[in-house]
Amino acid sequence: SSMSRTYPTQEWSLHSFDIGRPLGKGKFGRVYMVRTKTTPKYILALKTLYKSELVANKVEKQTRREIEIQQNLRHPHILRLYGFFHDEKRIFLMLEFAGKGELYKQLSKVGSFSEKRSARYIDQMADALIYLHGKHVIHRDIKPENLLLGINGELKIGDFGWSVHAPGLRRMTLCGTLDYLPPEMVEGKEHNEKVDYWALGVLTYEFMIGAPPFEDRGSVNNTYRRIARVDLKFPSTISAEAKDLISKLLQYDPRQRLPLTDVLRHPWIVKYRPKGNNAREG
Ligand SMILES: CC(C)NC(=O)[C@H]1CCC[C@H]1Nc1nc(Nc2ccc(C(=O)N(C)C3CCN(C)CC3)cc2)ncc1C(F)(F)F
Repeated sequence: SSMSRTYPTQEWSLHSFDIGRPLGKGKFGRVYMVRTKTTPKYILALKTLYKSELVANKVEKQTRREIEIQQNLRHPHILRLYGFFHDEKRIFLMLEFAGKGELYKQLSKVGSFSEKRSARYIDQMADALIYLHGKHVIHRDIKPENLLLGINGELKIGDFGWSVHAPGLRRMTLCGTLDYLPPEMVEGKEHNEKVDYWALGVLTYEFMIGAPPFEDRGSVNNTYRRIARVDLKFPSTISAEAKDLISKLLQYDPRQRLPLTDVLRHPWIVKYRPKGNNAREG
């Protein structure tokens, strides 16, 4: 509805910032580290989106929704969107700066994460997803490329380009990797927040093994088939507890997938949770 249109935060413009180093390329434009000219000075990430690119890719509506959703979220493991503004050619998103950068680059650098590091990230992801689902937002695009790391190495969900208010029926043809799609989306069925449970299982697997479970680099169709069949194999190096959690998330039937609150209580997660993070233990 027009009332829900997102309005730019009045007071900001490019002149409000000292532009720092480029942080890399986003989907529709570059991202810069910037500092506000106000005192106190804030360090932010300024993500530029070229309007022409958004139109060419038919993602204006999706982008508006992404801004609307991310602006209303406040959670330690969700990247904050402080505001936005635009000029004739570009939209500028004023985003939280993630001090340790892109998680997928660390993953590809080291190949795979230890079980301890993986469990701590999944603990944080489950916490963020419980918060998101509590607001009836489905993320729908959980994967390493969409995750950033804060200055203390904490995980931050950095992109909401595919998120919707539940339940969703995807109209857009999917682009990018299929590896994280659950069977119900592969089969074009209606889906709900349980698609994020499935993706959390795929993410856990990829953190520890270094590749997603149903990947077939040679054939998209075979990846579809392996997803629809839940053709899941584990290398012997994976602990029984990790296999147990992943198997309980990668269930064909969305209703069978382990609820996120049970993920937080799973032995594999509790075992690696930093001491003092267990309120229940007092
Ligand atoms: C989730 C989304 C899909 N991803 C993105 O948007 C990407 C697209 C480009 C950058 C990133 N976006 C962001 N990145 C940061 N922090 C950051 C990034 C990179 C480095 C880094 O390692 N270098 C500069 C290195 C330093 C060393 N040299 C050698 C290579 C680059 C250090 C800190 N904070 C907020 C954002 C955000 F999201 F707000 F824009």
